[in-house]
Amino acid sequence: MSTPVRTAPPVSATAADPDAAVVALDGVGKTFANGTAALADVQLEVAPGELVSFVGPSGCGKSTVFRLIAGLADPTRGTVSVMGTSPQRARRDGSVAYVFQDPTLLPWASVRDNVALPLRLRGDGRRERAAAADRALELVGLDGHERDLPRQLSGGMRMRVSIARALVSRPRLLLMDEPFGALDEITRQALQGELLRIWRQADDMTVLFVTHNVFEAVYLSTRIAVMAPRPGRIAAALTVAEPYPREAAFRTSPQFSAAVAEVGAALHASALPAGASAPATEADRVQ
Ligand SMILES: Nc1ncnc2c1ncn2[C@@H]1O[C@H](COP(=O)(O)OP(=O)(O)OP(=O)(O)O)[C@@H](O)[C@H]1O
Repeated sequence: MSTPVRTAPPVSATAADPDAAVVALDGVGKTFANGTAALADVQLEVAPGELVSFVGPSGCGKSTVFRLIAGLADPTRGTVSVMGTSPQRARRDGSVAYVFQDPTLLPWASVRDNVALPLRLRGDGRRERAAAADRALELVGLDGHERDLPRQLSGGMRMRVSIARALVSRPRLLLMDEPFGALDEITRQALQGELLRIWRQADDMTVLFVTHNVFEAVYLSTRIAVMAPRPGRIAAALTVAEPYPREAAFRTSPQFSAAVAEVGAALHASALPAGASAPATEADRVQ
């Protein structure tokens, strides 16, 4: 049986046309004022419609990469472009949306008003906002809860509201920073399935997803960027070849286990000091 994960060429080489990349990082470094080198020489090109996960140990720079792409910080070296323009401009155009681990909902506002907030901030009319919010809520399976307050919802439902709020402006790029990290396993798996359904329905929406969970990365992604620390960099880029739709049965398949093992090995190798070789794998020993 062929392994479902294959090591891709350098991430920068995978997008067919660099000008068409949704996200392009070229030689990006980020050193903070206190001297911490958070990122060094990061190359990344993401094509429209990809779902790319970033995995790596704490402190390897995953959130810093996202902050640069979101235009919330500037690189100290190299260039970051989002849909052919600066991250700040893409953000102002409303082409980029975010979902974080904490849903950060307004506690006094209804579910509908929370979801409609980005449209309100950009000045859309009341009726238009309500209609778009209700469509987004339907997409995440929360129709019927439009008038609820956040405190009346479970953690998983609050996360659905946060996703609906991100989708309401129909972004072309969705940045998700450990969105399901605080949820129980059952809810987490349900939301992973929902995310794939929404992503496949949305026309060419690109998703970048940070997670500590290798199982989650394999289940969701077209590609997985394995990051290494000190300084943060992309140590490996793996393509998950399993076609979509990915049924729940994929999670218990030999292909899934093989993919998880391969990402685990890449994570392990990336944690070794430069020049050191990884210990032999089980597969190496039996050959
Ligand atoms: N504003 C800052 N000033 C100084 N150092 C920072 C700042 N923000 C992040 N860092 C450092 O940069 C490195 C990368 O941090 P970052 O938060 O991007 O890592 P991460 O991979 O997202 O970690 P985690 O998985 O724990 O969220 C870390 O060493 C962190 O301490």
